Amino acid sequence: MLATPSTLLAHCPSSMALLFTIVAALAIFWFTWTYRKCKGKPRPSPPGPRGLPIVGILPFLRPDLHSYFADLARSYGPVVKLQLGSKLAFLVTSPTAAREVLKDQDIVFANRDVPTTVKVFSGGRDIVWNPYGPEWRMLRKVCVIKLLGNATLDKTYELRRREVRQTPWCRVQAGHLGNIRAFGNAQYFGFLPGAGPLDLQGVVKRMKKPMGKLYAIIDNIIEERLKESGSSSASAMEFKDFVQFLLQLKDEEDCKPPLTMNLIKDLLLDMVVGGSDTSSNTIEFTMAEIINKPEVMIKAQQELDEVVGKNNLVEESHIQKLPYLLAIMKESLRLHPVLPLLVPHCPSEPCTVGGYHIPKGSRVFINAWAIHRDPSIWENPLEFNPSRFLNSPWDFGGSGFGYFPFGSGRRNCAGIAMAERTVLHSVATLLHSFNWKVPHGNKLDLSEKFGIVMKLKNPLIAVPTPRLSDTTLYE
Ligand code: HEM
Repeated sequence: MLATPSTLLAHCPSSMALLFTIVAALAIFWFTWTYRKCKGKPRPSPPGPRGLPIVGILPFLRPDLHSYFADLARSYGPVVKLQLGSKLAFLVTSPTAAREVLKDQDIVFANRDVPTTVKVFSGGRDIVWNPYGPEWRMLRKVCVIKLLGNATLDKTYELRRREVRQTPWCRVQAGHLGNIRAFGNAQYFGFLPGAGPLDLQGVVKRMKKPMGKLYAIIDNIIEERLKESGSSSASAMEFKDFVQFLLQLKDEEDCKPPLTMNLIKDLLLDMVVGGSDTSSNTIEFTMAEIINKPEVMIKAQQELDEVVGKNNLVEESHIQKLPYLLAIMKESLRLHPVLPLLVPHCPSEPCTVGGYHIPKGSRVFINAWAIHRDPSIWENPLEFNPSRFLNSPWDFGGSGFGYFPFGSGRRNCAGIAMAERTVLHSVATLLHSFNWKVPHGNKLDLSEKFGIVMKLKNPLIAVPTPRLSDTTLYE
């Protein structure tokens, strides 16, 4: 009988051990070799448009940056490299690549590339621009849990209620802030090597006056609140507003690192800048889309009449019972996410997205606007159809990466709860109290104007007609 290898091995344990040792050694060698080969091999750079020397693609940027970036993604793919003067930037335009940035490598990308204007005015230590670390964590906790948590929002309801009742027309808060919008202007010259501090576009110069005014308002309110607290103990004081709340928190809590007066001012500025145009522009887009689709207005008003009644005014407590209205807000933010490219993220170390190399310190734009209009995710993506959000899994948490108007991950919007209350309560009040239409001879224009906060290109002009039976409610 011929001896086969198996019979040989079965009768010779030392040969079997030898064979196993050789196989194991070969396997370890193979794994180490392929691992080193992969690790050592530099990842390629993403494709992207060729620019000119020194300026890169700066001369070719269009004012509608979000749709220009969407066009680039259609030509080059979901991860695109852009040379913006001396700055290297990357566009991310697919749910998979967005997930890699905002979830899989959340901590690496939880940093910001601070623009010159911000460095000049606030030093970049506010919550929006603070680098990921203990100070940002402390501010985020104060902001999300204490300042904008449901308990504080309930206490400040009367302030919001007063504002909503006094403003039964569109463009609710826009305009009050004047030139603050210059913050959102692209500082193209700032991208040229060494040109940042020179302010060649005069943005810093134009911003000086309105920013000075805003800081003066904040200083005055703080001074007022401090005087009031001098007359009574902090904890015994009646709850007034965010300012008083922060001052109390500063005295009472043992925050680490400490919540200084300068950080309080920066936080208050964030609430004004981050919370006003975003919400008011969303209200304006929503009303424009509703007025453009009378069947949506009728359906929303039927829901409001059932829940609120026609002899009553809308309260914030009603909004949990208005699923169609919530679907309207979601659909409005799908088509018009007011921060279409989020706030750019910045990796703190070299990393890989979509198989491409992304260097440390680059600026990463995530095009939520383009993803929200992707026909492979959304049926008839350009149609305003709130019903698509009824009984759907998409929410404002952004975990699906096909829909994330408030961003996603640890650097997502800190004011979602407040935005939801403000936008829904305002839109509900406008729709419940009035019928709306565009003035005779006018055409509704839904075009967008890009800015860090996107807005309607032409302000919405609409005529309200009272619809409640009890006329005393309008007094
Ligand atoms: C409809 C209204 C709003 C929208 C669509 C919106 C959207 C966003 C988005 C997209 C981001 C950036 C997320 C990222 O970079 O990944 C953001 C950040 C932020 N938002 Fe909002 N926002 C709104 C209202 C508000 C309000 C009312 C407040 C506060 C009162 C607020 C405070 C902030 C802050 C502090 C950040 C920076 C968070 C951080 O970097 O840790 N936002 N928001």
